[in-house]
Amino acid sequence: MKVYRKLSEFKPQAKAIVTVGTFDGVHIGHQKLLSTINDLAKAEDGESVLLTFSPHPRLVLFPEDNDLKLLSTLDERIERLRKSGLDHLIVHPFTIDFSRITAIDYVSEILVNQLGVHKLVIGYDHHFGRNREGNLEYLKKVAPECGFEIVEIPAQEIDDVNVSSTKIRKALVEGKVSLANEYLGYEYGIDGTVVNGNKIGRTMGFPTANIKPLDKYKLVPGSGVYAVLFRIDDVWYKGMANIGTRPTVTNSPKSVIEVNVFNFDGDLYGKKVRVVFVSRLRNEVKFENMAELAKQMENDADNTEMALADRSMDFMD
Ligand SMILES: Cc1cc2nc3c(=O)[nH]c(=O)nc-3n(C[C@H](O)[C@H](O)[C@H](O)COP(=O)(O)O)c2cc1C
Ligand SMILES: Nc1ncnc2c1ncn2[C@@H]1O[C@H](COP(=O)(O)OP(=O)(O)O)[C@@H](O)[C@H]1O
Repeated sequence: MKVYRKLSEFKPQAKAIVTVGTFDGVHIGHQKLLSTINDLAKAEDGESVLLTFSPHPRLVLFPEDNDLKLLSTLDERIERLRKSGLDHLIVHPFTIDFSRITAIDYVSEILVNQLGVHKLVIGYDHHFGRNREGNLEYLKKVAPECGFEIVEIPAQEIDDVNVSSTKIRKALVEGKVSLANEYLGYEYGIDGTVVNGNKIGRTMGFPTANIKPLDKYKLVPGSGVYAVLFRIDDVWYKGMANIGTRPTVTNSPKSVIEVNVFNFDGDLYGKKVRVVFVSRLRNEVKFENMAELAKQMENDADNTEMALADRSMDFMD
C-alpha cells in the first residue's frame, strides 16, 4: 500500500476505484467496503484508492467539543488499512478551508482531476463538501457528465452489518470490550508509556504498570477490570488491568489504566507498551481494606487465566 500525505502527491496511473471517509477504527463495516473496492479494482485491472483525512474532521470543525475520543490513532488507522489490501491511501490534512470546498469543486477538482476517479464506491449516507451539501443523489446526477460511475453500497447491506464507529465508541465507554472487538473485527488496544504510580502495588504482591496513552484523543474503555494482552519490546504477555479511580486507595477522581503483567519481573518505567483488551471481568469496587482488595485480585488473576486459557498470541503483530 502506498501512503500519500496530501492529495497533490497522488498521481493516478490505472483506473482508480475510490472510496472516501474518515474510517475511524477500520471496523467490519469499513473492512467490507474495502474488500469491495479491492475486488472491483482486481476485476477491472485498476487500483483501489482511499481518500481519508487527518485530523478527524470533527476535531477541526468542533474544536470545543473536547469529548470526541477516537478508536484509532493515525498510525493505527494506516496499519489496519495496510492489512486490508488497499493499493493507495491518501491521508489529506483536514482544515477549515478544505471543509469549505463546494460540492461541485469537490467533484471536479478532487474526485476527477486529482484522483482520476473511475468508480466511486459509497453508501447511501455519504455526505461531503461545504455544509455536507454533497450527497449520493447529487453524485448520481453529476457522475455521467464527469465520466465516472457510482457504485452504491445498498442500505440493506450497511444495515446488515449494522456497525458504526459511534456504536463502537459507546460500547467501549460502557466497558463492553468483547462487543466492541466483535464490531471491530480485531481486539481493541492502546499504546502508552509506563509512568510512576503510588508504589503500593508491589507491597500487595501485584505490581501494576501505570499506562499513560500516547495519544490524547485515544478512547480509553470505561472503568472496570479486564483480561488483557500486553506487549513489551515485541513480546506479548497475558495480564489483568484495572481502569478507574481506585476508590480503595485514593479519593482522587483521576482515572488511570494499570496492568499487572503475568510471568514478568522487571523494570517497565518509561517503556512504550501496548495493552489489548480481550474481555471484562467485573466492576471496580471500593473495598474495606487492602487485604480485601488483594484477595479479590487473586480471584481476578484466576479469572483472567480462564478467560485467556485458549489464547495463543502467535497471530499478534
Ligand atoms: C486486576 C486489578 C483489579 C483492581 N481492582 C480494584 C478495585 O476493584 N478497586 C480499587 O480500588 N482498586 C483496584 N485496583 C487498583 C489497585 O488499587 C492498585 O493497583 C494498587 O493500589 C496499586 O497502585 P499503584 O500501582 O499506583 O501503587 C485493581 C488493580 C488491578 C491490577
Ligand atoms: N509483573 C509486573 N507487572 C507490572 N509491573 C511490574 C511487574 N513486575 C515488575 N513491574 C514493575 O513494577 C512497577 C509497578 O509497581 P508498583 O508498586 O505497582 O508501582 P507503581 O505505583 O509505580 O505502578 C511497574 O511499573 C514495573 O516497572
